[in-house]
Amino acid sequence: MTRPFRSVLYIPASKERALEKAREIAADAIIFDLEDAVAPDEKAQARVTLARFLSEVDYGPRYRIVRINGLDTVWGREDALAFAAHAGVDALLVPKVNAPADLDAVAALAAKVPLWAMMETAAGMLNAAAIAGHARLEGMVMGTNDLAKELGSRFRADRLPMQAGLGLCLLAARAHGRVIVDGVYNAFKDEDGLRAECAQGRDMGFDGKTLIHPAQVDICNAAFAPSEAEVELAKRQIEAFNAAQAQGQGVAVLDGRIVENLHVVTAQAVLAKAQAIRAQAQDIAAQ
Ligand SMILES: CC(C)(COP(=O)(O)OP(=O)(O)OC[C@H]1O[C@@H](n2cnc3c(N)ncnc32)[C@H](O)[C@@H]1OP(=O)(O)O)[C@@H](O)C(=O)NCCC(=O)NCCSC(=O)C[C@H](O)C(=O)O
Ligand SMILES: [Mg+2]
Repeated sequence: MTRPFRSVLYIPASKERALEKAREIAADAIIFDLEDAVAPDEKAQARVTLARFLSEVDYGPRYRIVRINGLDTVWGREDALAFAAHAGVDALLVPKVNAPADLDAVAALAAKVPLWAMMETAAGMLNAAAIAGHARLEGMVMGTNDLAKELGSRFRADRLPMQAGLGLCLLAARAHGRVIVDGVYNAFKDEDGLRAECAQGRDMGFDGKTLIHPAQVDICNAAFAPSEAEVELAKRQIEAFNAAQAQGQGVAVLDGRIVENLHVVTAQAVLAKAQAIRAQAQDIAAQ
């Protein structure tokens, strides 16, 4: 997908003020959460509230994802049926996906809407390639809190215990051309910590990061957008390569480094992402 997924903000479907506020927040996508952010005795009402907001509120260019409860809970089936064909929904997010069969079960209830998978269990990590290859899958979301819980790992600034799972899911998503976004940073008032974790996720290759608070959005958007220097370099690489080709050469040299056609593909992707981000910003400004 060429649309940006730099910032993907969770909003508990039970919080009306947050559902209203989302229209003012420059997140690229929203996960309207019926699962872990909603208390059991609020789940049924949250489903009704969310269906109303998604019918009545224009969330502009923000991609609208509904995280349903698992089909092994008393709420999951009704969640899937309520949002499967809702005009205000772009995708359904399935929690705790262990294997492609978990997506089959939701796909059987929701005929057309694209599916996303929460990658947050040990089994899910080991089956990441098969999950990413599911025909209905569009995107993957790392659930690093649940994953840490399952692994019994400690939270570390360098996320060393997470690296195997993050890497497996990234490989799987890229092998199948899926969107993939990183997990949340829980300390939502710690800007420096968030900046560092965004930089790590960006360096690894994630498209963006999931967030829990509006104050995290700007830092995340900046981290996952190509910088001005990256855009400038991409343009110069394309120019240098085109000039070399015009002279019958397959390789250019720019700033002491080689530029081959594979670098041109990356440079074109950088420019396409920058353009998609500009279009998203214009659409939000025009709202
Ligand atoms: C973390 C929070 C509980 C903090 O809430 P609060 O104390 O109300 O924050 P503020 O007072 O600073 O809020 C300021 C204003 O911003 C609005 N707000 C807050 N959070 C959101 C949000 N997520 N989206 C939209 N708007 C939001 C407040 O309404 C205030 O508005 P105003 O009245 O106009 O000033 C809270 O942020 C929160 O509940 N966050 C979401 C938590 C969540 O969704 N958790 C579940 C997802 S994480 C997860 O499960 C990941 C995965 O599965 C895994 O395993 O890792
Ligand atoms: Mg989770």
